[in-house]
Formats: sequence, structure tokens, C-alpha cells
Amino acid sequence: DSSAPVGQQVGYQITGIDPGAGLMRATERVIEEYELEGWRVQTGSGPAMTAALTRAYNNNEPIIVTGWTPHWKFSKFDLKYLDDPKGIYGAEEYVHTIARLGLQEDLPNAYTVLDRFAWTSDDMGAVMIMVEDGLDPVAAANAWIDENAETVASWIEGVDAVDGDKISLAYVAWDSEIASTNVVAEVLRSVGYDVTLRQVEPGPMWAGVADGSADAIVGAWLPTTHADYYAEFEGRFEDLGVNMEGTRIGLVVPAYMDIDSIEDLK
Ligand SMILES: C[SH](C)CC(=O)O
Repeated sequence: DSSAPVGQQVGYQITGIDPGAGLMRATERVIEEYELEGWRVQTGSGPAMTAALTRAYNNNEPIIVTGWTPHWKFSKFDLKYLDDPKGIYGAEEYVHTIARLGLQEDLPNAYTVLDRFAWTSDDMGAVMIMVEDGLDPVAAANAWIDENAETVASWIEGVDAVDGDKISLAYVAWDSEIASTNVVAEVLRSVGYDVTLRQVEPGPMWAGVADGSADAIVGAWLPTTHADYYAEFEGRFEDLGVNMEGTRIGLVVPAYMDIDSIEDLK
């Protein structure tokens, strides 16, 4: 009944993703700081969240999800972020590349490519949409690489080829990181690296690059989303800087819902 309070409409539930995601920690703080009595954020995964969103949207039903930009959901559905007047979700987020200590010495050519890796949220969005439309992530990565030869050439210019040197990239199965990690992996393979992708949860992703079991990650969301992990492992990794800007995290709802702010959930 769309005239009922929104909490009642959605069972006082926010549809979340994996429990270790920074977005989930921030959402727990949102429930607390906005005093959303009786509300909870349901843990799951990126794919479970998008499946629930698709189902609700196709039935014109109310739903509130933990969302982020870029994401194909914004091109597939008419969605909006709820205003966050307390600023819990932070302002603009940036995605960083993080390398294990010693990588530059051990794998200098890969380090150069990783240090140069930078693209736009539209670039990432293009790969995400190809994957969502059914293309295998490796094929989607190569399609983007073929379409953006000039950008990729700037990443590998002057980098000597290697002969099967091993490198591992850790990532979490968020649609955004499936896109970025496969693009970087394919570029590293193009210069001769034997690349292993390790799909893990956020904590093990950060722990892996800190203990050296992973050589690099390209999905560090900062300054807000992964602030806890950054602080926990600071000094045990090398931050190679921003590889993508113009990102954002927050609560996302279909545009047909008659709410505009987190305050409206009370
Ligand atoms: C789901 S966002 C890409 C990252 C995070 O929340 O940790």
C-alpha cells in the first residue's frame, strides 16, 4: 500500500551487499545516526542486490538498496540517490590502485602499468554494461581495450615485454571491480604477464595486498568507503593513487518512490 509509511512498505529493510563492504559499514552508521528505529540492512552480495532491485523494479514495487556509481543499474532503471544531509556516505569517492610493498622492485613493468592505470566512470560503465548484457568479463575487457587503444597505449608506452612473470590481482565481485580488474589483467597479459585474479571479500582483499599474497588491487574506494581498511593496514602497502574519480555511494531507490532523503525513512 503506497500510502503506508515507507518503512512498512519495505519491511524496514535496506537491501545490502556483502557484509565486509565499506558501503555496508557506512549504512550501519546511517541507521544509527539517523535514528532509523527498527530498520536493518540485509547482507547479501552485489548480484543478489541487483536481482532484488530488478524484481522490485519490474513489479513497480518499493525497494531501497545500498548503491554506488558507476553502475549499470542507473542506465537500466530510473533510480535516484536519497539525500544524505548528515553526509555519512561522504562526498565524491575516488577509486585507488594499491600495490604490495616491493612490487616496483620485483615486477617493475607491471608496477608502471598499474601506476599509470586511470580511466573514467564512463569507461568503467561501458565494460559493466557489456558484462551485464551477457559478455564474459574477459571478452568485455578486450572489447573496451580494442575501442580505447590510445588510452591503453599510454599505460604501456615504453614498458618492456616480460616472459610469463606471475602477478596476482585481488578483487571483490562488485560489478565495478569485475570490470576494472579484468581490464588491467588483460593489459598486463598483453605485455606478457601470467595474471591470476583472486576473487575475495573486502577484508581479505586488503589483507592480501598488505601481506603480499596479492600483488595489487585496483578497487580501493577512498576516502570514505574503505577508510577502515586503509587505516588498519596503513604502512603495509603502497598507494599508487587515484585510478578513477566521479564515484559515489549511498541509498538508492526507484524514481517512482515518493521519498527523496534518508530523513524520509523515519
Ligand atoms: C560496493 S562499493 C564498490 C565498495 C564497498 O562498499 O566497499
